[in-house]
This record gives sequence, structure tokens and C-alpha cells, in this order.
Amino acid sequence: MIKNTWCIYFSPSGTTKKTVNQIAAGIQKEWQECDLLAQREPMPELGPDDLLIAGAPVFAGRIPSPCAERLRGVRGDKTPAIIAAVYGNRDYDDALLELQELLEGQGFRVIAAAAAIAQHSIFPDVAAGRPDEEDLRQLQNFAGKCAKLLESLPQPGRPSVKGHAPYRAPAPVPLKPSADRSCTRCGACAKICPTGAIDPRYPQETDKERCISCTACIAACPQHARAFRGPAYKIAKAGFVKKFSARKEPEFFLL
Ligand SMILES: Cc1cc2nc3c(=O)[nH]c(=O)nc-3n(C[C@H](O)[C@H](O)[C@H](O)COP(=O)(O)O)c2cc1C
Repeated sequence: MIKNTWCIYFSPSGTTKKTVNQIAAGIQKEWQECDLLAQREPMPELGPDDLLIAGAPVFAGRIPSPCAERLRGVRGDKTPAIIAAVYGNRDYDDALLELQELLEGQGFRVIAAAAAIAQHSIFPDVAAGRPDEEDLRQLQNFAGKCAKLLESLPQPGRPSVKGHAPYRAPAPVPLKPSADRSCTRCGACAKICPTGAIDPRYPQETDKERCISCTACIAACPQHARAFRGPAYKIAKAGFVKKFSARKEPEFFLL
């Protein structure tokens, strides 16, 4: 019998949250949320009778570094965990394995894993509108299997997910969002930015060294002033859409 279910996610453009919540809704009626983008301290400690459902977006084939850093503050005690790596229809490379191994190191027992597809947050024409109805149906079906598995724990073993260690080196993304003249300097972008790349006094400027292009600032801007812009973006977008538009399906791994 599970005492408390926790949904913990890092979700700059909202699709990882949606994915994690869909899994949770197929298992429990209620759960607690920990949004790693907003919440910095204190991180929850989970016990053996709790359940963790953790989600991370895939950035350059890896978990975004602020997400990994913040997850290292979450502790389990042989706590069962279901994990999801959410990616924009290119590939998830080593991100799911990285998430699994990170949480195992934090005291969690990963019993099931999903590599789910979502609209690409830099190139939204790719996998536009996903997770869609079919994705949500598949996630619900996966959640049903997880619920059954939770009834029959403990069981030996761990799900064998795709990925290789050492993980691929995270390639920096050269495209950075900027603000146009509709910026009112409200500071919402600076407040949400996980790397401190936006100075609240000059929110129209972005520190390109610090920015990880996560898109949290784009999603948070009430004026829709922030976006990826410029000729380099347009060229990259055309190439990316051409190469990665063929629909991929989610993958699921269970004990
Ligand atoms: C900086 C950055 C790097 C990304 N790298 C990848 C990638 O390697 N493979 C992929 O398929 N999608 C990639 N994506 C797309 C995201 O994984 C995808 O849009 C995800 O749904 C974003 O999650 P969120 O909505 O919770 O922010 C990347 C997105 C960003 C912002």
C-alpha cells in the first residue's frame, strides 16, 4: 500500500509535467508535486512506502544539468520509482539511463521507465501538439502496468533501458532566446531562469554563457516577448524539421 506519491519534474515548457501527471493519474487519485524549476529548497525525503514518479526532458541526449543537480537533493529509502525521459522526437540517447542511475544513487528503486515524445521546445513544428491523445492513452496503459507491478513488489532486477555509460558529452546548444521590444521588464523570465542567465534589471539581455536554452523564460513571458530568433535559428529549424519530423512512438521498460 503506497502512502504518498510524489511527482517530481523539471519541465521548462510543460510537456514533462504533463507526461508525469498522466502516469500518476493512472496509478493514484492524489499526489504531491515538486516542480524542480520553481522549488529549490527543501527537497522531499521519501520513505519505503512512498512512490516517486520523476520526469526529465532530454537536452542534447542528457538530463539538463540544473535538473540533475536538483534531483541530487531528493532522497529515497528503497523507495519505488517510475521514471520518464521526455524528448522532442530526435532521440533520448543516454538520458533515461542517466535518470535511472542518478535516482538509484539517491536511494530509489526504479521499477519502470518511459521514453516519451513531446513537442520539441526549440523547434515546435517537430512533434507538434504531443503528447497527443494516442500518447496519453499509451502512458495510461503503462501506468496500469506499473500499478500492477507495485502490488507484487518486491521483485528482483531492474528495467533494462537504452543508453550507454559513459554518457555522451552534452553538446552546448548555440541557439539562445532573446526578447523583442514588447518586453515590459516585468522580470518573470529572470525569476524562472534556472541558471541565473537573465539579470532582472536588464531582462532583455541573456548571458549566453549561462543560458542552457531550456525555454523556461519563453514559457514564463506574459508578453510573449521571448523567442528564438535570427537567421541561424531559421536555418537550423529548417534542417531539423526535415530530418526529425517522422513520428516516433514512446517506449516503455518494466521490471
Ligand atoms: C536545449 C534543448 C535540447 C534538446 N535536446 C533534445 C534532444 O537531444 N533530443 C530530442 O529528441 N529532443 C531534444 N529537445 C526537446 C525536448 O527534449 C522536448 O521538447 C521536451 O519535451 C521538453 O520538455 P518540457 O516541455 O518539459 O520543457 C531539446 C530541447 C532543448 C530546449
